[in-house]
Amino acid sequence: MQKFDLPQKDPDRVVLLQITDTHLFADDGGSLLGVATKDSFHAVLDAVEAAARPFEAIVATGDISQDHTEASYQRFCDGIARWPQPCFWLPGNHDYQPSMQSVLPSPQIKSCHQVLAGEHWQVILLDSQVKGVPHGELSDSQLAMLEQALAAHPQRHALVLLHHHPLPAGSTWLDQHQLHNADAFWAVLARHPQAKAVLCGHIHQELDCLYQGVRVMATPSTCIQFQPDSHDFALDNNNPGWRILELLADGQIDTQVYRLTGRQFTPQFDAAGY
Ligand SMILES: Nc1ncnc2c1ncn2[C@@H]1O[C@@H]2COP(=O)(O)O[C@H]2[C@H]1O
Ligand SMILES: [Fe+2]
Repeated sequence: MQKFDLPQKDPDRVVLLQITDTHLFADDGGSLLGVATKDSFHAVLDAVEAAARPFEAIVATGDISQDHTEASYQRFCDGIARWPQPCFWLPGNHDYQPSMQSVLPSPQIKSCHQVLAGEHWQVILLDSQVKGVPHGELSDSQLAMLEQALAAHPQRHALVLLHHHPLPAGSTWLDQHQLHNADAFWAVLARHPQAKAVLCGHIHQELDCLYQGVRVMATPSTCIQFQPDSHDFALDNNNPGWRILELLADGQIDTQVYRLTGRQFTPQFDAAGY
């Protein structure tokens, strides 16, 4: 298991910036249902910078690329290089891992599985990708890695990151693409009460709920948004966004979702999918 030690600046908290579902292209003008994903990604980065909230690391929870190219991953690296903080990333269903790895080693991006974050937390990063399909699944080796990481640090609160949502989010069309072996995932977490929270991408909307005593959060994409509680594919008119998480010493998490303001990125609302 690849590990990383993230030093804590503030004794009371470790702060993370989550960026998810950037869906970048090699092409400068590449767009997803009418949204130029490079422009919306950069608008989010500019807004994060303008908000000037300090953070210790960036976490990127998959669907970095939409076109599988090395250049799209390079675009992501170039975007976040305005900050010196490390970035931990994991793959989503749209990612192509050989291209993702082409930018490594990188001074900033780490594809490690376990981050010991300050004194009180560990962050565990899982790969739930099943090649060629939108739904997720955790292999036996990913489940074993999760078990091992939790067992190794029972005194640390744990935040688990994966791309796919491990419980239904409320939209029929999207929930067919959730983590399929969620029961196996929840069974591991149930054995380790220090597992406090799960953070994912994939659903292109905000979610914050409790499941089996574990907080489950999802975060807006930096490009298009999906409408909550929809039977069929439908886009939402919310703006692109991001999330800040403060991991507190007592195991609580203070978190906020932020979105761009104004009306810069309007998708094709009549689209039936992509
Ligand atoms: N109309 C649709 N019905 C079902 N799935 C879809 C539809 N359109 C897109 N998808 C897939 O559902 C996925 C959900 O978010 P992704 O960004 O992973 O990419 C999406 C596509 O792979
Ligand atoms: Fe996505």
